[in-house]
Amino acid sequence: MVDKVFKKSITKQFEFDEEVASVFDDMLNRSVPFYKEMQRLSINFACNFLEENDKVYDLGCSTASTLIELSKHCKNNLKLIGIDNSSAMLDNAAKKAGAFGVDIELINADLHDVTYENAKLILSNYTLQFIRPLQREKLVKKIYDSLQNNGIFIFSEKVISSNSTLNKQSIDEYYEFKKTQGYSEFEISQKREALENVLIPYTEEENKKMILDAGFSHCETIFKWVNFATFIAIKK
Ligand SMILES: C[S@@+](CC[C@H](N)C(=O)[O-])C[C@H]1O[C@@H](n2cnc3c(N)ncnc32)[C@H](O)[C@@H]1O
Ligand SMILES: O=C(O)C(=O)C[C@]1(C(=O)O)C=C[C@@H](O)C=C1
Repeated sequence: MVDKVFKKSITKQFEFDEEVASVFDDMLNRSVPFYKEMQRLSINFACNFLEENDKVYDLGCSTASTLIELSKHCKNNLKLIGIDNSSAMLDNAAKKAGAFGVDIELINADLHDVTYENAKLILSNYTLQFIRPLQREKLVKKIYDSLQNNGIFIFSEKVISSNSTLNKQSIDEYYEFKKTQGYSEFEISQKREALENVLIPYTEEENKKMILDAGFSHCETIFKWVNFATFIAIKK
């Protein structure tokens, strides 16, 4: 279904509710530049590390598209676990996983309340940005502690620039991208307002510092388009 959520005047902050969940795949494809390419790269990098029966968690799995694609592309059998606290997203995830015949354990919970056990790979695309900064550092530490040695964490985030001129240019460039995807200026400004204080982006450097502070031995950007970046972190 086509995303028309912000065609009308907003009455509340952005939420992953039923209305958003019903159009989410279209929203993500049209709102995150190179979303499919970022997903393809995350999966290819992940598959190089994964072995038979490895445990994979997707934090903020939404409609489970990444886990479904991962299971299609990796040659190994994997134990796939998707976590999200939006029931509407998980209902869609369950339907999609069933339609594609992919076995995914879907957990409806807050990311802070789940114990991640013996994970080889933890994925989290465009989710940490929705976690309050103090909680975010704690969650990343928990992610580090839950990974096996040689485990990896792949995550994507909207990022800001510490240079105000470049930051403004990046935002302008991003809004031009949204226009090419068919969003009107009204929809763009409504969503911007709804996301205020809900989506809190860090700079690329702040993200890497948070990862290294948690204990990871290495963190690298594997993909970046203006203000959207994908990182891979390795636990030694
Ligand atoms: C932008 S979406 C993630 C997109 C998804 N990773 C993908 O690539 O298709 C963020 C997701 O994180 C979930 N989320 C946000 N905060 C959460 C929390 N504290 N606990 C669990 N899920 C959360 C939302 O419900 C939403 O589905
Ligand atoms: O920042 C924006 O305006 C966006 O639309 C980006 C973004 C994201 O990065 O997650 C925000 C909310 C939706 O989950 C889809 C895309």
